[in-house]
Amino acid sequence: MAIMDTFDYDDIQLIPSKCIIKSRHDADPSIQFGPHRFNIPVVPANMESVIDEPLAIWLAQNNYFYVMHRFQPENRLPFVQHMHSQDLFASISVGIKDAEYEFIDQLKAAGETPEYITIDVAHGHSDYVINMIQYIKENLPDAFVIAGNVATPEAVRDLENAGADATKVGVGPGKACITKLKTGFGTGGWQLAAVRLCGKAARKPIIADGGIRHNGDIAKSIRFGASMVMIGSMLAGHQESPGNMIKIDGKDYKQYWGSASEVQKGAYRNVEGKQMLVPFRGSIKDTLKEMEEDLQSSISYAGGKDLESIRKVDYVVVKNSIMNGD
Ligand SMILES: NC(=O)C1=CN([C@@H]2O[C@H](COP(=O)(O)OP(=O)(O)OC[C@H]3O[C@@H](n4cnc5c(N)ncnc54)[C@H](OP(=O)(O)O)[C@@H]3O)[C@@H](O)[C@H]2O)C=CC1
Ligand SMILES: Nc1nc2c(ncn2[C@@H]2O[C@H](COP(=O)(O)O)[C@@H](O)[C@H]2O)c(=O)[nH]1
Repeated sequence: MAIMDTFDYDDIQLIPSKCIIKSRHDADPSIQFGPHRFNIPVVPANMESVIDEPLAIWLAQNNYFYVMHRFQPENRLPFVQHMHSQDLFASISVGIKDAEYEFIDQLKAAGETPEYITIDVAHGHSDYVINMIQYIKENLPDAFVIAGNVATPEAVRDLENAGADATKVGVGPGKACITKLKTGFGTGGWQLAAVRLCGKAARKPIIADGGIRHNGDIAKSIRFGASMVMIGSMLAGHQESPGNMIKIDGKDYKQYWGSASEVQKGAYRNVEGKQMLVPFRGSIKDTLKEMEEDLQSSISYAGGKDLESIRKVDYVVVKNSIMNGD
C-alpha cells in the first residue's frame, strides 16, 4: 500500500477564525496530560543532550512536563526517590532489554511508582514493547505509561490495546536522525501527516515526537491530533542544556547528539544518529516562555480560548512555500 497524500510542517498553514478574546493573555495554552496539568503541550526530548537532573527538577517545579532519559540506568531509582522527596512528579524512561524488567521489580520493591514511565525504543511496534507495557501495568499499575516510537495507526492501536496510556509518534524525523538514510524507513518528510493518521486512530493521547523547527509547528501538531509535542534540537542549545558549549568564529553553539549516535553508544554499532552543533539560545526559561506566548497567539488566531480551539481550524496545504515571504 502506498500513502500518497502526505505533507509535513512546512507544507501547512492554519486558517484564522474570528478572534473572541481581548488580549492574548486571556488564552490558556495549558494541557492535562495524565495525572498533571502542564503550562504548555511541550516536553524536552528524553535525550542525554537535552535533559539532566537539574533541568528535570526545574521543569517539574515550574509546571512543565519532562521525561528523564534512560542512559544512566543506575541513577533512575535514586532520581525517582529524589523527586518524590521534594514532592515533585517523577517521569523516567525504560528500554525493553531483560535488565529493564529487573528495574521495574526494583521500583516495586522500593515502593516507588514514577507518575510517568516512557518506553523509549526506536521501533516501538513490537511484541517486546507490548510485553513491557503489560509488565509495568501489572507491577506498577498507577504509572502513566507512554509507549513508542511508532509511525502507524496499527501500532497506536496495538500499544493502546496492550495498556499504554499514551503513544509517541515519530520514526526518523529528528534533526540528529539518520534512520531514514540508513534504513529507508520512517516518517521523515511526512511527520505531520503521520501524526494526523495516528491521531485519528488513537483513543488516548499521542505525543508528536521530532521534526519541530519553528514554534508554530507546535500549534500544527495540536491541530493534527497531538496532545503533547516532544522537542530535541530546538531545546538543546540552552545554558541549562547538558551538551558542551563550543565557540566557532565568535559564535556560541551547544553539542546535540542523537540517542542512537556513536557518541551515545560508545561504539559504531547500529548507529542511527549523529552529533551536531545547535546555536546557543540563552536560558531555556525564555524559550519556553516564548513558546507559551506564541501558543496564546495561535489560540487567538484559532478563534478560541484554549488549545481545543486549534483542533477545529481549517488549513491549507501550501507545499513547502510557507518560507517564501522570508
Ligand atoms: N525516534 C526515532 O526515530 C529514533 C529514536 N532512536 C532513539 O535511540 C535510542 C536507542 O534506540 P534503540 O536502538 O531502540 O534502543 P535499544 O538499544 O534499547 O534497542 C531496543 C531493543 O530492540 C531491539 N531491536 C530490534 N529491532 C530494532 C530496531 N530496528 N531498532 C532498534 N532496536 C531494535 C534491539 O536489539 P538489537 O540492538 O540487538 O537489535 C534492542 O533489544 C532510543 O532512545 C531511541 O528513542 C533511535 C532511532 C530512531
Ligand atoms: N533516528 C534517530 N532519532 C533520534 C535519535 N536521537 C533522538 N531521536 C529522536 O529525535 C527526537 C528529537 O527530534 P528533533 O527534531 O526535535 O531534534 C527525539 O525525541 C527522538 O525521538 C537518534 O540517534 N536517531
